[in-house]
Amino acid sequence: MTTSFSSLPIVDLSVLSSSSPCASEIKRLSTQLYDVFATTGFAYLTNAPLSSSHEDVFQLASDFFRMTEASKMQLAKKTFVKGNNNTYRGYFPPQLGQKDNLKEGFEVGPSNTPVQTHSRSKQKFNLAESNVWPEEDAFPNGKARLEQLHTELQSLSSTLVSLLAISLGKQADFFSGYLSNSLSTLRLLHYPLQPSAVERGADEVKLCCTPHTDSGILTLLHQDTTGGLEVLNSSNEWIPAPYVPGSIVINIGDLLANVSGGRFVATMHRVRTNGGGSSSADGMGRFSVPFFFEPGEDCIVRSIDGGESVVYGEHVRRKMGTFVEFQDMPEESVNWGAATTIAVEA
Ligand SMILES: O=C(O)CCC(=O)C(=O)O
Ligand SMILES: [Fe+2]
Repeated sequence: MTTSFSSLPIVDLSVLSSSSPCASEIKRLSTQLYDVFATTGFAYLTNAPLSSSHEDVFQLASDFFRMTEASKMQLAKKTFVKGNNNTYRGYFPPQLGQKDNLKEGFEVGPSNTPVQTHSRSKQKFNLAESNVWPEEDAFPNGKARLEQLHTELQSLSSTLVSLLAISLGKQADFFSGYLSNSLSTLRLLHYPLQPSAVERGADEVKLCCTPHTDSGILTLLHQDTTGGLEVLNSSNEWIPAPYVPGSIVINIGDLLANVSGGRFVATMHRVRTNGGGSSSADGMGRFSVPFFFEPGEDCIVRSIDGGESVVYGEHVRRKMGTFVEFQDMPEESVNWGAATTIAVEA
C-alpha cells in the first residue's frame, strides 16, 4: 500500500559516480531507496551515471519513429506481420482499435543474446531471441546508440538492486542471480498526438496508457517534457509526475514487491494525453523510453521471507497475455497502410 503522497521524492545518485564511495554514503542511499519503495514506489533519480543526455535519448526515439511506416513494419513482431520471425523483440505499431492505449514502440534486448534454453517450436514467444535492427542508413548509428544505452541502464539497475538488497538486510550480491542471461528490455515509445479536450468537445480524462503496475523488477524511465505521467496514491488521487530536468523516473514492478515480502510497493500509474508540458517531439505527441530490468528466463524468483517461487520466464509469459502489444490481431482489423506490402505469409 502506498502513502497519500502529493509529489514524488528526488533521489540524488551523485555518489555512484565517485570512484570510491564511502560505506556510510552507500548505506544512506540504500536507506533512501528503501523509504521510496516502502512509500511512493516511485521517485525521480538525478545525477544518474549515464553517458547519454536526455537530448541524446529523445533524439534516438525521434530518429526511430520518424522512419517510414514501411521501414518500421519490416521490424514488426510476428503478431503483426506473419512473415516476420521475431516474436518478442522489435516494433509494435499503434493499436488503432485501442481507445486509451494508442502507442507504437520498439523493443530491444541485450546485445549479447541470452542463452536459449527453451525450444522455439514449443513457445509462441521466444524471449531469448536476437534483436532486429533497421537498415543503418534509415537509422544512422541507431543500433550502437541503443546498445550503449541498454548496457548502461543494465549496469545502473544492477547497482540499484545491490542497494535494495542491502536495504533489505541482505548482502549486496543477494540478487546477483538476476543478472545471468538477463532479459532486460529497452523500449522506445511514441504516443501520437491526440485532439485536446476542447477539440474533442469533452472534458473527460483521455489516456494514452491505461492504469497498470509494471510486472517485473525495476523500471527506469526517461520521459520527455510533454507530461502526462500520473501515479496513484493511497487516497486514490492521481498525482502528476511531470518531467524534472535531468532526471529519470524509477519504479518497481509486482515481482520485486513480492520479493520484498510486501515491504515495497508496485504503484499504479497511467499516462494521460495532453499532459500540460511542451512536447519535445515537435508536434508528434509524447516520447518515453522505459527500461525494464529483468532476470533470465530460468531465474527462480522468491520472496526474501521464503515461500513459493516463480520461474521468471513463466511469469512473463503469463503477463504477456494481458498486454495489448502481444495480442493476436485478426488480419482484417489491421490497417497497415503502405506497410501491407511487406507482410509475407509464412
Ligand atoms: O510512457 C510513460 O511515461 C510510461 C510508460 C509505462 O508506464 C510503461 O511502459 O510501463
Ligand atoms: Fe509502466
